[in-house]
Amino acid sequence: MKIHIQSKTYPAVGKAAVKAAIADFALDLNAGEFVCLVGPSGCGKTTLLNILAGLDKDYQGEIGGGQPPKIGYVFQNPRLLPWRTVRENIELVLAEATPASTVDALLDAMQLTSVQQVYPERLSLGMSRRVAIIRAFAVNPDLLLMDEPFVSLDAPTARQVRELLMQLWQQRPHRVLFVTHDLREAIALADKLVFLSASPMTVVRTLTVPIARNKRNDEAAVEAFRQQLKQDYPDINVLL
Ligand SMILES: Nc1ncnc2c1ncn2[C@@H]1O[C@H](COP(=O)(O)OP(=O)(O)OP(=O)(O)O)[C@@H](O)[C@H]1O
Repeated sequence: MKIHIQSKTYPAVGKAAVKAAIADFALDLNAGEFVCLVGPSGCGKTTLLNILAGLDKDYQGEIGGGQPPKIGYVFQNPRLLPWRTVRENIELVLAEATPASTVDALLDAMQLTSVQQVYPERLSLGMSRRVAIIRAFAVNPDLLLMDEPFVSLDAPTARQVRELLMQLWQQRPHRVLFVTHDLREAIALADKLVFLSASPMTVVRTLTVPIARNKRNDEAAVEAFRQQLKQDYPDINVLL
């Protein structure tokens, strides 16, 4: 899937001037490819994801070339409806004819079967994030967008959610665009890393992660590649 956003500006409002948010973003995303976007705070990642999700249509560029892609979106905030149970929150995005077994399998994969009748207020943040991940996978998307889905989780919970996500993704390898500020996390998850400039956003560099997927839990290999990147590309420290 070819994505090329040539420009995105926010219009002037009151005393605020026109704001250029994206100067140029181009990426070719292969089927089943997991790409991490790494860039400084405020560089325009959420703006980009909102365009890709079809939530913002005021831009110059092209996405996919044909029909708009079907999108799954995991927001930073899980955005669950508080008056619906876990299961109902997932079922909301599905066609009525979808067999119950589809939801059963996803709940099982994310270890949430036992809380499927619970309301969101009773869930921990890690559980809510797992529900949001299920909801995004459930639509069988052409492109799965994830905006820092592990932010503000404690380290063991983040690790657990990350491992469950990767198990699920390996069963259902959708194209993923995953935003993170954490280079170690990006290396551990991605096939490809895309480094972004400060606002207005451009692609600074695209790199392939040269570590086999089944070895990706090897923290020594991930750390060694992180150190190598920082040595080879000193500007990475500025970009994070
Ligand atoms: N509605 C808006 N109007 C004007 N400027 C905006 C608007 N939304 C975002 N911006 C600006 O566009 C730039 C990109 O914002 P965006 O939220 O996409 O960045 P981000 O990389 O997602 O940030 P963060 O990493 O902090 O989540 C920022 O300078 C921001 O202030």
